[in-house]
Amino acid sequence: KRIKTKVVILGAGATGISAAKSLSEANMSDFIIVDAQSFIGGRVQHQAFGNSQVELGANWIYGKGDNPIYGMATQHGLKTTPSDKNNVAYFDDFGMLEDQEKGIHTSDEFESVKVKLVDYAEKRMKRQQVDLSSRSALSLLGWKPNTPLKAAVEYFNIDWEFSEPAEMCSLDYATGTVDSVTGTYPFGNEFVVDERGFNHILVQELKTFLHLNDDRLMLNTLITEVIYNDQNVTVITSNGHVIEAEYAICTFSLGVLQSDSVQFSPVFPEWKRESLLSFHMTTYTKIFLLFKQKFWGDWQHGGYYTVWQNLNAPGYLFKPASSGDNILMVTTTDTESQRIERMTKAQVGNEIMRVLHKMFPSATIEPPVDILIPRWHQHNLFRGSYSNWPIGASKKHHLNMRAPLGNLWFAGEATSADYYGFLHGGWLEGKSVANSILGCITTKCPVYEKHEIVTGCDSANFNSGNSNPRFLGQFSY
Ligand SMILES: Cc1cc2nc3c(=O)[nH]c(=O)nc-3n(C[C@H](O)[C@H](O)[C@H](O)COP(=O)(O)OP(=O)(O)OC[C@H]3O[C@@H](n4cnc5c(N)ncnc54)[C@H](O)[C@@H]3O)c2cc1C
Repeated sequence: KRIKTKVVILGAGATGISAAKSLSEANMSDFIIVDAQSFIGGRVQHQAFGNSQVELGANWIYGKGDNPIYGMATQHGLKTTPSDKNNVAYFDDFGMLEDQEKGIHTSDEFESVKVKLVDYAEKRMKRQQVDLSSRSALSLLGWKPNTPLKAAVEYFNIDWEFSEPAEMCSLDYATGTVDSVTGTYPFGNEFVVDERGFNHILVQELKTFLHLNDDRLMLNTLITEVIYNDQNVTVITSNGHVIEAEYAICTFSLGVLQSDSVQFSPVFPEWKRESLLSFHMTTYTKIFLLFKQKFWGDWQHGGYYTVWQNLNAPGYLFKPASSGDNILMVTTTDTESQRIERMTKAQVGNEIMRVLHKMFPSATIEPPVDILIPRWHQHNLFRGSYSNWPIGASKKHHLNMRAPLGNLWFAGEATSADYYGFLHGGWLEGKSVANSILGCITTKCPVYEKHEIVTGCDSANFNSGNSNPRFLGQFSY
């Protein structure tokens, strides 16, 4: 079927819904949203597990105040529970640490190093020094993860957030920006525990301008090819549709754009490919384990199955008393996640049982009755969980990733310099790109900065403020 429209939105995740909402608000209703999944939300998705629902992707709302996701959650009555990152129990190879104060002390030590990282990054940028890996910076500041406890605390603060180890993360654009003191959004993280799923808020937003059965929402539609030029964009789908649009907004994940899942014609120019390949699509895996018996205590959170969360902690499961579900969630990241994605559930279960026996040496632990392992890295619609800013990628690379190619525009969590990796980053980028296209339609297209050849170091642009976009825009953890 041949379909004509003004704007085609590729993807019905947070970015796509936000873009469509902004177009609608400007009375531009000539658009189509296309997604291969059968539901909207993209990486915001949930699944039944035991008698509960668990979030496979995004789960936390980071920061309150003007954070648009927090606003929508409040407006649509999303059920959340405050997430207290300080409520941690520390374990070593022999079970729970007898001296929990030792864990707290090490954690405090790392908190003060984090504050120093921010100062250090700022000073270095002012002096026009090159970016460093976070590992080099941490070592220069005197932090060495030379005990299992220190390694675990570092994992909790770096890998668990950025989904990559300190060796990979940029100082200037990743860890050096995580300022625990200031931030645009007031402090406070909420963990979503709504039976309708986190994507309920996106569905509700969509419903404000589109019926779920409207022809302009094409779900279950896999895009195989995108042909673009300076006048229009043609989108070809696997079920035989040809969508002809004046403009397209591509919201595919960075992982999808780095892979060959979708054919773009013409092939992206070298400066675009260099930018897309400079950033990292990481993998953050939440493994859910359902047990007949609860053998662990009342702790809330716990380089091998390092961070554990007790979903039976007060407020976490939707109906814990009646459901009888005993659920633990353990997170793995990066290469460990990729290794796990290559294993069977039974193999992962065996490894996890060995770790749990060490954590709870005196408990009788029956193997879990069910295990749920989302495989984000292998998933052809995502190819990972979210993006990270690695050492070696510059701000000019980031501008290039965001820049349009003819009438093909790009938006997503990865194109947000302020909030890459986060749901609100995608939401804000969707709005921003829709406004740019509205400019093209009504008056004049805004010009996006791009660099055909990326040279030098970003710090050379450091003027009175700082050139790090995340310094000023960072929310608090
Ligand atoms: C495990 C995990 C944990 C996370 N935790 C958090 C968190 O706690 N808090 C937070 O703020 N963020 C978190 N995130 C990140 C957050 O989920 C993303 O930043 C956000 O959902 C990205 O939205 P998006 O619209 O940019 O991309 P997506 O949600 O990926 O949307 C793109 C859409 O394009 C579609 N698509 C791709 N290829 C094709 C194709 N060929 N044809 C048709 N459709 C296609 C996909 O189906 C998808 O729906 C997490 C992500 C993951 C995976």
